Amino acid sequence: MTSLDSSPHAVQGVQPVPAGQEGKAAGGKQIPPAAVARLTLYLRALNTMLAEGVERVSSESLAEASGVSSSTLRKDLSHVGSYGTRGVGYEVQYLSRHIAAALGLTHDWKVAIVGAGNLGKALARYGGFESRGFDVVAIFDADQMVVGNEVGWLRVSDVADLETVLHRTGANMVVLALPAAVAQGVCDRVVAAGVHSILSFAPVMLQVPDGVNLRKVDMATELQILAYHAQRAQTPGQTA
Ligand SMILES: NC(=O)c1ccc[n+]([C@@H]2O[C@H](COP(=O)([O-])OP(=O)(O)OC[C@H]3O[C@@H](n4cnc5c(N)ncnc54)[C@H](O)[C@@H]3O)[C@@H](O)[C@H]2O)c1
Repeated sequence: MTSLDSSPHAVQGVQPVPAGQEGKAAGGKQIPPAAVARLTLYLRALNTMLAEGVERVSSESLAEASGVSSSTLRKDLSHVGSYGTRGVGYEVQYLSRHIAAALGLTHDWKVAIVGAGNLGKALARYGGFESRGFDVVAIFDADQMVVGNEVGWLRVSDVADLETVLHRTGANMVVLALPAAVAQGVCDRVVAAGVHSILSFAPVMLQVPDGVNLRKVDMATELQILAYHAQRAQTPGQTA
């Protein structure tokens, strides 16, 4: 095992993530998207272990808790410069911090939600984001019957003031929980206001310029994929 880390954690073979290299593999390469998704699973498992007072974990136990194979886990962790030591395993707190840094989760993420309907309100009221580094700082709507209403500890802002409130709150991520027909227009305003990380629930393909990270959540598509696998599993001679 080689490690450039001169900290006491070097025995775990975990190299620090240099500033500005978050989201990149060791050596500055991008981490493959599938590995990024799995890193979030490891982080969740590690944080559960931390809460339970577990200090060290073997790669086998962490893999099992995350629902992946040990070889996949070791390969994924090598992307963030982390190589477990046989017989020693990983220091849970340090590995958790290291993965969080690689994923950019040590940043101060401030999330604004546009659309204070069923979904937007549910997201704003959900208490689980803050503990994972996402602070919901604003929620907007266009309906004057909704503007000014309280949602959790926030008050709904008028979307007419979108740019002003985004700047004032320092929001650096926006969630679109809007009807499809208005999503592109709002998305354009968000981008023009300088927010380059957008998560959209709207059932429409949005166009964004280069340099803007857009993720789309589509539960209907996920359900369709699930239905496909369920149907294959029920068909004799097919494997899901
Ligand atoms: N991807 C998914 O898995 C998933 C799941 C549920 C809902 N959705 C989608 O999320 C969106 C919201 O769903 P919902 O159930 O909360 O709908 P909703 O009708 O309850 O809420 C939409 C809100 O957006 C507001 N709005 C409309 N135009 C606006 C604008 N220009 N600026 C700001 N606010 C505006 C409305 O006043 C309303 O309060 C819909 O597009 C829906 O199809 C996606």
